[in-house]
Amino acid sequence: MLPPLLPSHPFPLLVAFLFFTGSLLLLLHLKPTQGRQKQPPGPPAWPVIGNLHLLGTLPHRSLHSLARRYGPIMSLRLGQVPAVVVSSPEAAELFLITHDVVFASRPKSQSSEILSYGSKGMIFSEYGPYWRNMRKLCTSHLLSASKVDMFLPLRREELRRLVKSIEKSAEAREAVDLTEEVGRLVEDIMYKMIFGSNNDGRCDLKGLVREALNLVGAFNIADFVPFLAPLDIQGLTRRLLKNSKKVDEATETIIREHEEALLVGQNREHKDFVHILLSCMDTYNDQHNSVIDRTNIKAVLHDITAGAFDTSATVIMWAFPELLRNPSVMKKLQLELDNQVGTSKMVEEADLPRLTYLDMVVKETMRLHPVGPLLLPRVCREDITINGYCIKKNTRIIVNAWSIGRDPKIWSHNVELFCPERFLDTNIDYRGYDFQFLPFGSGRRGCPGLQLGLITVKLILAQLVHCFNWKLPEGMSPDELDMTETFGLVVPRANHLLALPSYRLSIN
Ligand code: HEM
Repeated sequence: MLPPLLPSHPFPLLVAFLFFTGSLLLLLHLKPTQGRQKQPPGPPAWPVIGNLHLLGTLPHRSLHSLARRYGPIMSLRLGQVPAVVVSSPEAAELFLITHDVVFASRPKSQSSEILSYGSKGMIFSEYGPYWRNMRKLCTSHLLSASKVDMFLPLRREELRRLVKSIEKSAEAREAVDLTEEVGRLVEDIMYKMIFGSNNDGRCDLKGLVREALNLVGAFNIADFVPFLAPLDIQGLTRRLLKNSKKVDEATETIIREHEEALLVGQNREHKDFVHILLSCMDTYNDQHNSVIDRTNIKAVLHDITAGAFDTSATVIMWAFPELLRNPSVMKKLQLELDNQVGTSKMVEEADLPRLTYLDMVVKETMRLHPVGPLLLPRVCREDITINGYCIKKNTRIIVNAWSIGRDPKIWSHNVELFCPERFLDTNIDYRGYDFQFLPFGSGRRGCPGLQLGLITVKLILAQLVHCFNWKLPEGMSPDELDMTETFGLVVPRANHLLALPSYRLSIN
């Protein structure tokens, strides 16, 4: 029996041998490749919705909890959109600086396409020569240190007006709605700086801008499940189109008025942003010979307004309740102001560089309550491998600055405590060079309004704390202060803060 079988035996044996070694070689060969192709870990995704159901109403908090389980570089699928969430300083450095150029674009969204004339502004435009041009225009003509200084008298005048009105409330022993007052003050300052006159009763551009900001901040299913976009289930597309038409008409009216004023030779002492941009129109050339036209101007105006309106007020309105909950910090800050400014004088912008404790209070506020806890989304421009994980082109990148600000490895175990002293004797800067602290983002897409935003926050906070003592309305203890957040383009406190002022300076 054996001999007849013999001739046939070597063949299957050879096949088996070849199959075995072949598979081994393939495995050995594939292993490193698979390593390179490895996706970052993340929760399993459902069909259609992916991981959207895991985001909850406060996504920065949900993503923080998920990152504890899956790690600082985590994969998600938001509807049909692949995403990577970054939640440690080391990982943030890799994405925002080491490979900055790969992640320097923003994802397209329906709201930015509609409201920014096809992403023609700066915030949501794709990385490339157009964005560079717009960014250069904004940083050198609108947001440079000299331009920020130019509007100092406007900030001083508007803030003095608010102090006067709070003095009246103090005399009448009335509580002040700080959220309302600070919000209106910042809005007025920014509006006048951008559009000039505040007389917008005829077109209510402020109201329209506010609605536009709400629409941009809303979760839009069309951005994540594109095949549902034509159904407009949430009615957002209709509202966006209606709002953008009205905003466009109102902006046109304001631009026309500026042009007419220029024609009849009315030269304003302090130019606003519309004036400055009009003077750049048709003349602004760079190495790409691009010219700024009317649509570019409108898109930039809308983007700057979006960046300027809510951000500074939100920081101030997180700092205030923290100061009320921590009376010793409030006392220390008032003591610094008394020593550095004096009780017979109001705070001036020139005082700000000497106010080092104020700086620590602002930093600690931004660590615990970053205005943009997830910064602004970036998008991956090409396939790349980071830390052994393959990240595909068009993946959305979300940096969880809120989570990084609560990392106990960096900030010790009292991360939830409001403790400005943790910034004492550190070189931690606002500009995003220190990846444990990213209130203005980092890298080439970092915030260009940093200087204006910081001056606005520090000046208003210092003035209100210097001019008044603050108490919570009758019967309310600081521990009862509601610190609930509400998620949107920025993350403010959900409820208004009311407090009783008493005047504390020795001047009227
Ligand atoms: C305290 C106030 C402010 C805070 C905390 C803040 C925060 C931020 C953050 C976190 C980003 C995203 C950065 C990134 O992706 O890395 C950003 C971008 C931006 N901010 Fe601000 N911002 C503030 C004030 C302002 C002001 C006053 C303006 C304009 C007048 C402004 C205009 C912008 C613009 C245009 C961008 C987009 C930049 C780009 O994509 O190239 N911001 N800001």
